[in-house]
Amino acid sequence: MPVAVKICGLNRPDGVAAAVDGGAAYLGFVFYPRSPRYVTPAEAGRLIAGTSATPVKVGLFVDPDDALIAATLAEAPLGLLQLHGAETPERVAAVRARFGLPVMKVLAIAEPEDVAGALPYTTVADRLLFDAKPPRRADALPGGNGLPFDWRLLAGRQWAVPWMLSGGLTVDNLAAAVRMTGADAVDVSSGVEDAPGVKNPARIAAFLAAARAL
Ligand SMILES: O=C(O)c1ccccc1NCC(=O)[C@H](O)[C@H](O)COP(=O)(O)O
Repeated sequence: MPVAVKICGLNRPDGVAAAVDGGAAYLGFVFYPRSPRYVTPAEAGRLIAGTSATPVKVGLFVDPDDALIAATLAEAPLGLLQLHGAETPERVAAVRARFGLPVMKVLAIAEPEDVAGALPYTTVADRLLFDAKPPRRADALPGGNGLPFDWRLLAGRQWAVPWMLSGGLTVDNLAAAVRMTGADAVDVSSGVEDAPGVKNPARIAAFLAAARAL
């Protein structure tokens, strides 16, 4: 089964090149200043400018206001907006209507109730992304923590919109995660890094090769 891959948190040309050359379907850029993967809109614009049109360029935002999204889009031509905060279904619908771009809403998963919480978003988001719930530390990031969740929570579930799996994926657990959840799209960040914010092009290439071999 072909599995589309999003490489998230790209912040250097060599990482972008490895993602594009390896056939990533989505390139993710983090517009959340607290993140070690943060890029400015101008930096993202420069990274995107060197790429082919094929991979979808994804902008990751955490509870953004309209001004931040507008300022980002003015410099970085994004094809998908990833909302990784506590955005309500109403806010997702509003962002989608205001910017005329598809929206992917992230759901933080730890318990069955978290999976059920995705349902209201299936009528307003173009895509869902299931990620691990972040650790309960005051300084924890909302995502990009390299933590998997219990994939059995998604097993056998059908969704009215496309979705991606993320959270602690690596070249070693990718096949098991896809087998258990039935995901046809996955998102990885920490698993292709040497340290938070430091992408390793060889690890990006290896992950994409493993996805092609599924
Ligand atoms: O990457 C970040 O620093 C980040 C900051 C704030 C919100 C989300 C963030 N990342 C999200 C992702 O990279 C992925 O969508 C997902 O969480 C997978 O990350 P990982 O477990 O590191 O592979």
